Amino acid sequence: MNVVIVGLGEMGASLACDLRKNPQIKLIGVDRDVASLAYARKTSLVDQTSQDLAEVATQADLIILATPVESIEQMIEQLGQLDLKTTVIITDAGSTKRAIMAQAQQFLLPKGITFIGGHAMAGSHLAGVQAAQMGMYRHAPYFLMPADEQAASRVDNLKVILAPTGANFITMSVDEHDDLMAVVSDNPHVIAFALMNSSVNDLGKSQDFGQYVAGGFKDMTRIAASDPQLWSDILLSNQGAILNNLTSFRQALDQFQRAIEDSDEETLLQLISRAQISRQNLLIKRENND
Ligand SMILES: NC(=O)c1ccc[n+]([C@@H]2O[C@H](COP(=O)([O-])OP(=O)(O)OC[C@H]3O[C@@H](n4cnc5c(N)ncnc54)[C@H](O)[C@@H]3O)[C@@H](O)[C@H]2O)c1
Ligand SMILES: O=C(O)C(=O)C[C@]1(C(=O)O)C=C[C@H](O)C=C1
Repeated sequence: MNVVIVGLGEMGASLACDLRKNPQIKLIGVDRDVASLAYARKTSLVDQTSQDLAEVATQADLIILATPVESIEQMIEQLGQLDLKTTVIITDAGSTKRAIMAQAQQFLLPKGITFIGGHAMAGSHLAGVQAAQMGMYRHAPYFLMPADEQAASRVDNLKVILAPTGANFITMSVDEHDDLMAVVSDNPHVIAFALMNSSVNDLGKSQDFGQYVAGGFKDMTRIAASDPQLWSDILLSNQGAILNNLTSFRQALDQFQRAIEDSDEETLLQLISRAQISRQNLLIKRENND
């Protein structure tokens, strides 16, 4: 079986590490970055590399698009114009799904090509092939969103191929997924970026005040070190849901501002207790979640 992974960055290369466990898979890595391809060859992460998706896509049984969201959208259009195997499954790693599924609807479904949107709640603020880790997907919620009935009938085939990841596969509607991501992933990043910027505005360079921070600031801002292009793509592909949740976040922030301004201890205790209990319950529900 020929599996083409486009984007040998943190997510794509980590997937390659796991799929390597299946000797029946020939892994073909595609990336625009020559150094990443050279690294992948040197470490035997993949069997073959190419800078050109069109050159290798026609031999693929499975194509995994693991580049930033906007380039996934562009590649779906490109793939719709190629003479792919009729049995090919195309999936992706994009963090948001509405725009990607719309592209699949427009460019792949009319040609009878199977598209199953994918998104794993794994990864980190790091980027690039050297951030790859075997086992990164283990126990992670991994959303699979078939684009139509035909794709739905092949979700189990995809699960079998992706089984070496040890991920916890879940199906969910695209709208539900993106609305959820706005709250649990996208806005936490927006807030971390904003917190980092406001801290620098107030304190000056982070190189200078970094020596005084401890766990609180580190925990809150780790994800502010994430890749700008990757996150700009994600945020602009989920605008409506992100803006809705930002409004509700601003209201929650205002409650704190008012209680602090008014020296209102009772309200502060209520607000913090509610958050504390919710955070403790979050720990109970998710294994290995710190
Ligand atoms: N990092 C995370 O925590 C995380 C988690 C889940 C999903 N995702 C999603 O997975 C995808 C990949 O993220 P990542 O963290 O692996 O990013 P990354 O920056 O580590 O890797 C992206 C790779 O894609 C390559 N690339 C970019 N544009 C390309 C193009 N047009 N053609 C060919 N190669 C191209 C880059 O050279 C790089 O090697 C994104 O869609 C992201 O939203 C990321
Ligand atoms: O742990 C991190 O650094 C992450 O940002 C991982 C994270 C997230 O939890 O928001 C980032 C993007 C997603 O698509 C999935 C996971």
